[in-house]
Amino acid sequence: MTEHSHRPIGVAVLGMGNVGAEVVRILLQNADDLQARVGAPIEIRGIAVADLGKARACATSLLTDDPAALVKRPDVDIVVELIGGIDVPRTLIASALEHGKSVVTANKALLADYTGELATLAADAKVDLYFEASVAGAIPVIRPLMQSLAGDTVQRVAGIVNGTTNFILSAMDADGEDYDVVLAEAGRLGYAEADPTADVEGYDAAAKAAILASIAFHSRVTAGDVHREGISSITAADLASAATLDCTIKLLSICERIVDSAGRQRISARVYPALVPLTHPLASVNGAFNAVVVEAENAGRLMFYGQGAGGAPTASAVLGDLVMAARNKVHGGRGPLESTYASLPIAPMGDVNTRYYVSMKVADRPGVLATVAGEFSARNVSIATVRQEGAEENARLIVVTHRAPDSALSETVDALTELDSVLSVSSVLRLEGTDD
Ligand SMILES: NC(=O)C1=CN([C@@H]2O[C@H](COP(=O)(O)OP(=O)(O)OC[C@H]3O[C@@H](n4cnc5c(N)ncnc54)[C@H](O)[C@@H]3O)[C@@H](O)[C@H]2O)C=CC1
Ligand SMILES: N[C@@H](CC=O)C(=O)O
Ligand code: NA
Repeated sequence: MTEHSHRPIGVAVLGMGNVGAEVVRILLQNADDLQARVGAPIEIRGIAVADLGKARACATSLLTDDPAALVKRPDVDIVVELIGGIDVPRTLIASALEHGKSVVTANKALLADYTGELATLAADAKVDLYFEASVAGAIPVIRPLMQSLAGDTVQRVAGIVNGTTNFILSAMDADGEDYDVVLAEAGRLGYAEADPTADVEGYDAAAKAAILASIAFHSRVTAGDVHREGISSITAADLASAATLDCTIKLLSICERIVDSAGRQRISARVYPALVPLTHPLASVNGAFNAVVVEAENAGRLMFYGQGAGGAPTASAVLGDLVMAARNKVHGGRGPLESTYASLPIAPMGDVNTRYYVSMKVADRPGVLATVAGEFSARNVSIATVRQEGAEENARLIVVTHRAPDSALSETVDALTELDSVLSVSSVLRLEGTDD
């Protein structure tokens, strides 16, 4: 070693699927540039895989089916976890941290519930735990929130953070594609989770909301704190109705600091499909692209946009973290610790002010509109627009409200379903991205 050279930094990669294979490819292809950026060569010590017999684009001598042994090896400095799931990676990451390895992971499902436990282990061992790839794939959003905005007060982080559902909704909207066909395509392209229920039922977006809210509001928010609704009930008819209102439908993750009349601060973290006006920047985020809008007291509004899913984009974020962790091994220093000092409580969904779009089949007779409107006004919900479509057995009423507590809105919908003059409530969606 010359005076300025440093010993190689040993890396263990766990999992060689969509993301892991791309991480290994970039590590091998860009070795010289990465060495120059880190100040030491990055050497892959081993790659843990589930199937040793499968052909891979790397030396077979690197492969192992014993990740537990790999993460403890003395020549491993950094462990990159890309297996997914919870129990297996939780044990492996804990072991890696306890053995003094820094960890990089893309595993939002794990982090949403166990950041506290893992961050404590990392702090005790004085190593890094980085997870930029866990939210919005390639888009830098964790580091801007944790570092660039560390001196500001974040009020809101909201956007589209699941590529699979955005890919599905965009295709259904643009081409009238069938839901199941597009979901299968999202799996083939490497966007969907191993179990795509996590995507379509909003679990993945909720995990990401928990991570974002924890960081933005210096509190510990877990997946169970996030109100969650998925997109599996969204139909082509919903998208067509949205279009008549000059809107589209997006699965949004919204994390907000809300202040009640007593000045008490709470966190709202929620995921649901919502109508978004076509004029809103999120409406034109299509395919597997994601976008996150951050509102901070002094910075104002910031928007982050890019590829939110897929092997190579996600690997880009993993490599960014890997270089940071490797630089810290070479030059000293550590990434930011978990910050939960504010410990803000979670506000129930019913307390959050939202706007509703309600589409219902009604009896075509005098007085129906007044009866329907009465249910809204009985709960102090102000109606913004009402439209009647069709006649006789095809008569439909479409009501869009102003903002009101979500509990009042959902109680109104329950009451509407009980009315004789309302034959069925065919669709209820929230409306976001408007000021009123
Ligand atoms: N695919 C994407 O666009 C993104 C994925 N992520 C996250 O990255 C992680 C990996 O995702 P993908 O690569 O898409 O998943 P994947 O399912 O394609 O890859 C996981 C790999 O781990 C292997 N594996 C399973 N058990 C193992 C074990 N015990 N030891 C070693 N290998 C094992 C599987 O055989 C598979 O090849 C997940 O946590 C996912 O949520 C995060 C952002 C984007
Ligand atoms: N399944 C996820 C992958 C990235 O986090 C998604 O579709 O966004
Ligand atoms: Na990211």
